[in-house]
Amino acid sequence: MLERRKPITIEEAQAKLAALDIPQQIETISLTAANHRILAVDALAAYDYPNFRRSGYDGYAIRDADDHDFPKEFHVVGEIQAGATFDHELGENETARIMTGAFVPDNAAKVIMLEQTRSVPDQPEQVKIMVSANRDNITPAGAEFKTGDLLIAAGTELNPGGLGLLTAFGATEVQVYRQPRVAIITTGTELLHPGDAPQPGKIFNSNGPLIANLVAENGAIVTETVQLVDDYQLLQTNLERLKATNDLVITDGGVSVGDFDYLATTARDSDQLLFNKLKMRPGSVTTAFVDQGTLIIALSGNPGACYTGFYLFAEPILRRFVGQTSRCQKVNATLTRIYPKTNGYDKILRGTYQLIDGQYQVQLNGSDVSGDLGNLQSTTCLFKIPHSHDPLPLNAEVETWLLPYK
Ligand SMILES: Nc1nc2c(c(=O)[nH]1)N[C@H]1C(S)=C(S)[C@@H](COP(=O)(O)OP(=O)(O)OC[C@H]3O[C@@H](n4cnc5c(N)ncnc54)[C@H](O)[C@@H]3O)O[C@H]1N2
Ligand code: MOO
Repeated sequence: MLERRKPITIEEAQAKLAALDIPQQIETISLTAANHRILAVDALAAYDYPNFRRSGYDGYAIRDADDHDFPKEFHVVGEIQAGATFDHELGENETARIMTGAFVPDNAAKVIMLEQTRSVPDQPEQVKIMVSANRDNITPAGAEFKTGDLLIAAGTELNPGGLGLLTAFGATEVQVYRQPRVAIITTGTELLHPGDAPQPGKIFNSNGPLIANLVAENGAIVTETVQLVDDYQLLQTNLERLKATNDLVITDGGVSVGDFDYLATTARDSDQLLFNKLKMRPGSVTTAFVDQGTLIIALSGNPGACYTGFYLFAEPILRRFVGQTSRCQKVNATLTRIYPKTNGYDKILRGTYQLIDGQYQVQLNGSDVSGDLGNLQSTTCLFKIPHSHDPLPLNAEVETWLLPYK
């Protein structure tokens, strides 16, 4: 018998997912593996930076007491390479040759740039300083950071610049949020494997890589991508196995009312069905349930619906595992082209947008057909045409989600 499903709105479905308890876990990893990971605790300066007075130029270090009556000859009492220290005091008219980045003698007040000096013929231990300098050319200890200063706030996505900064303080490890482990199950007897010969009635499993790449680029680990023929037992066996070792399982296809839509049955029999019908197109059959403590998001098999469902429901959850909110920026945009169709359900369209004079403008990007995938590469936003008997007027404001990475 045909099962009646209770449709809920997109917002209600998102709220049900948002109400789930998603545990954030912290792990310590090597700094070398931390690019794009989310910092879990504030990173603080372990000491003043720089932690010694540092020369900004190649030149000669002199005392304040000798900083007058140029040109004048100085006696060169040493050479300080970057990385070396210098532990004796400069005396009257004594100088030390110093390199950029090197430790400045404690009683030196200035570094005179090499260009302002001349060698003294036949006297290699003498140098003639022609003029003084306006600035001292010395970076004081603690100039950039004092011990305890905030380097990078918790919740920041680390990038090469940030990792350089942490390395400058001698860090080798960093505390980050653990990435969620996500398994993907695509279902359908019609699905071919890469390299198979095309056959009538069969299609290549494009949603497998689509979901895997979306999951990975949103900071999660794809542990496994499984492709199954429509077989109830096979689905159960794989789901059991993957639920046990993953934080989230994303399935694709088989959630509608067809004879082989086994995921629909599995969802109905689960510990907690969150939703299995949305007042939304495409992807009205998008489903979510919790079973044995693991969340399963069942996306529609239609590629357009699969893509939309991922961003509306899966992406925000993936971000929560690492203490973040969705990367999709929600804005109101002006509809620049009439969308003539009407629908009893809210319609989420794949679009493109421009920002003109501070106002977002949006339009349908090619197709609105849920089984079409030709526009996925060039889609930069999703936007909502609310359910209505009448088309929206031109320039109506529509709720829009700007997609990341575009
Ligand atoms: N009698 C009804 N039939 C359908 C209804 C309905 O309410 N009553 N809903 C329709 C809507 S709307 C949608 S959306 C689809 C959803 O179906 P499923 O999510 O169960 O997906 P499938 O039936 O398995 O496949 C739909 C479509 O997508 C293709 N597909 C499946 N997997 C992949 C993949 N990995 N890569 C690429 N393409 C895939 C599949 O071949 C089908 O063409 O149900 C409608 N039917
Ligand atoms: O809900 Mo479906 O994706 O419109 O064809």
